[in-house]
Amino acid sequence: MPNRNMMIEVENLSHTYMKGTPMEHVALKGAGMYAYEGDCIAIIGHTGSGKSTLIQHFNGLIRPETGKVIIDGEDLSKKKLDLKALRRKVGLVFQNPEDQIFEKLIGDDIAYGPFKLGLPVKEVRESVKWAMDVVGLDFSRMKDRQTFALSGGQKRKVALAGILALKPKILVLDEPTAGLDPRSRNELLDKIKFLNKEEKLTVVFVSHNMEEVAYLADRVYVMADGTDVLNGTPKEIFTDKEKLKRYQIGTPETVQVLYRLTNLGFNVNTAAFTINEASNEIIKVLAGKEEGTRYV
Ligand SMILES: Nc1ncnc2c1ncn2[C@@H]1O[C@H](COP(=O)(O)OP(=O)(O)OP(=O)(O)O)[C@@H](O)[C@H]1O
Repeated sequence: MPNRNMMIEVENLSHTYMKGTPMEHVALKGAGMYAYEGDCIAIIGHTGSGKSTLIQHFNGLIRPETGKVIIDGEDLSKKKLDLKALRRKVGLVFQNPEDQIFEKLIGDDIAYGPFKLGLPVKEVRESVKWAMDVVGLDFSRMKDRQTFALSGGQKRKVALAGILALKPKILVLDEPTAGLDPRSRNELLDKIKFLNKEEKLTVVFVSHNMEEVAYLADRVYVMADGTDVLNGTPKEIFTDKEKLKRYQIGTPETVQVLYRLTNLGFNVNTAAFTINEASNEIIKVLAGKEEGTRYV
């Protein structure tokens, strides 16, 4: 167990939407997960498996029905929960940035959260500047631009900056790169990595993209039918052939290439799933240096 604070602790969590109506739907059934300070956790799983429902508990958007959610030592089941303080600590970035942008101008939109907290104007301005800088939006050039005229990728940056301006300790992202072009996607992944590794934010993100899971995550939770069915490092998850099949988990393309090479009789290490490690394995094959495939 790491010698760091436990930031997120979920135990046996269940949630039913529209309980007691004909539309009743059980979205979570005894789910669990944990994250230590500074962790970067990916949550993966098929559509409808309960990922978004789970993460919406972390900032109190959904309150625990049964089971436990403890954030930085605070039990979210307690009656007198300070939601304002919780939402300052846990920044949740929605899948759709449109759900998060309300103001006419970019700068005002990003300033909204810190302003509502009653921070002095100078501090608000500094937070907005810092947040815009982190996401790669030039403060003086962009702060007075209209939010409605932004591209999808820019809107995503503004939504993320609005959350970052509150200086959260925990950053929760629901499919952060969905719909982005490859360049914007890579830029955003690097920002998330920076926030996690340099700014020491605890990060939890939901993703369907196994490349970004392999690139960012220290640990992965696999959800199915409203519960966590598997967790481990990306290496443990992406190299367990039997479990990949059982839970129909996708793999990064690097892993698929390495498995194909193994099937063709090449002695490559299928656990080498990052781009750099996988490239080295392929280079080894091309150079004819791999062992165990010399037939003559
Ligand atoms: N507000 C709601 N009212 C009723 N049912 C809902 C609501 N939100 C989600 N659900 C249902 O709960 C289940 C879990 O939804 P959730 O959004 O948590 O899944 P998910 O794993 O995040 O899916 P995706 O990968 O498609 O985003 C789904 O069957 C969904 O239809």
